[in-house]
Amino acid sequence: MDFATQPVLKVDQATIFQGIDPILSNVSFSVEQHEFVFLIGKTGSGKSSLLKTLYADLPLRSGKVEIAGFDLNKIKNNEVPFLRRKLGIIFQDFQLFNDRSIAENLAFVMKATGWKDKGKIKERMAEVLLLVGLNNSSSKMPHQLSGGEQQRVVIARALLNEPSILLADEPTGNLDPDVADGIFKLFQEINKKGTAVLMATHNHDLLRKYPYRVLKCEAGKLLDSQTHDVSFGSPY
Ligand SMILES: Nc1ncnc2c1ncn2[C@@H]1O[C@H](COP(=O)(O)OP(=O)(O)OP(=O)(O)O)[C@@H](O)[C@H]1O
Repeated sequence: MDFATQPVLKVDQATIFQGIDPILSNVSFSVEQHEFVFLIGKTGSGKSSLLKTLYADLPLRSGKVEIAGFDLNKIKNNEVPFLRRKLGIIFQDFQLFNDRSIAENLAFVMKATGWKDKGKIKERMAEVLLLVGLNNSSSKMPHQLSGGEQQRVVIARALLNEPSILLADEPTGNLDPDVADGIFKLFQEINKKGTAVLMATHNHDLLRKYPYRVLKCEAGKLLDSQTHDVSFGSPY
């Protein structure tokens, strides 16, 4: 089998639930390696629920999902941390430890995900901070950074374990437009280096500006711009 041509994410006839309520049904789509995909839909339409199912925060009860080499139908609780190492997960609230420096924030994740060698930890940390343009900030505390810089740290943190796909839930939601644009460009750079990106967003200017594929949650279904005429006129 040629793994280089396997999609990084494959969803087949899945139903996305919140508790006992089905939120999206008949969800089927694939994301190829290197692909950039927007996930849109009105507030409450199911974007976060879909992403949460993909990183095994919500159980998959019906249908099939394979992501980053894991089969979510078969995954055991103790395997979920290994799945999440292969995914870069990014939210709009930055979720950094405010009482630890940037280096300590990153080291915390690295130690929790099995990194032991101090030299390698330092080296990888420097690499990801350079990638996000924050190579001089490792000793700073989160409150000494702007919102956009804090989001860059979160992206650096998500890249530590070289994920095959980034799952981003409104990553630019709390940032002013210029800063949001910079963060978006960073996602594009990461994507050009070979990481797939699935990004939930309400920012329809981005959709107009960048003609990536669009998945839209609408009326309990997921529409795909590859097979449907997906409109994104109204942001909400
Ligand atoms: N923890 C929860 N428990 C029960 N129902 C929930 C929970 N979280 C979300 N829901 C419900 O699931 C549905 C989908 O919500 P979800 O958060 O996935 O939408 P969304 O498209 O991400 O919205 P937004 O754009 O506002 O973030 C909504 O009806 C919401 O009320």
